[in-house]
Amino acid sequence: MTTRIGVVTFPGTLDDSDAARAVRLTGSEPVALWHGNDTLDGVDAVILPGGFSYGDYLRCGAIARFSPVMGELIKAANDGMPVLGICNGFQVLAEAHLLPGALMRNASRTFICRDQKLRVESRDSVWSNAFEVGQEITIVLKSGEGNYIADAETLQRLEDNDQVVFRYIGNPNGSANDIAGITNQRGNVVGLMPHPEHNVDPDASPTTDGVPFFTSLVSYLQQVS
Ligand SMILES: NC(=O)CC[C@H](N)C(=O)O
Repeated sequence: MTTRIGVVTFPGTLDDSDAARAVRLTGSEPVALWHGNDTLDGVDAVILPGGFSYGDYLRCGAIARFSPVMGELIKAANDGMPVLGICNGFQVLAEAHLLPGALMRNASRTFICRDQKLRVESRDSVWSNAFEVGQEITIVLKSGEGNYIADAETLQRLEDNDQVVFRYIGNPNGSANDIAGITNQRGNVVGLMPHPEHNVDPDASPTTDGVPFFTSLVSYLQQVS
């Protein structure tokens, strides 16, 4: 059966259509989820896409985190549903405490938009099992608040538990330990600042290094079904 992946739209979300397109191009079915609805429509997994939810007021993701859809999403994620937060989606997951730490203004205080090299650090998550550890990939980074921070104890726990999934090669924004993406302890919730959904189509992007994110999910769901 085709994997159904929900893509949430908040007011100010920008990358929901690219996320839905990436889901379709990689063989799954995208399901549009509206932030104001308190249902996940029976989907197998959810993507929180990038953008500027609620105009980035207060802090990026701080208002979106209280949207009705988030109540259901938090419950489902705690029950093991796969969730991928991309950029603003990562910020929402951090604000919702589904992932530890926070995203601050880039050290340069400027918005960064570029192709970014990353190293895959862990295959031990629902969204990264199709990569090899140590593999170098290039996907788009475009954010003003991508500077990952956590207290020393949390950083140590992330390192000890293999929860750092992607690290920047050439730290662009001041992130602690060069962290670009992390997972929760169970491995079902992943957040990262760069954008895999923009790197799936060889006609539209210089790499297709975003594809394994989506195929990782499909093979995980096949294994557990
Ligand atoms: N591309 C995005 O999702 C941007 C996220 C957020 N608005 C920031 O600038 O950091």
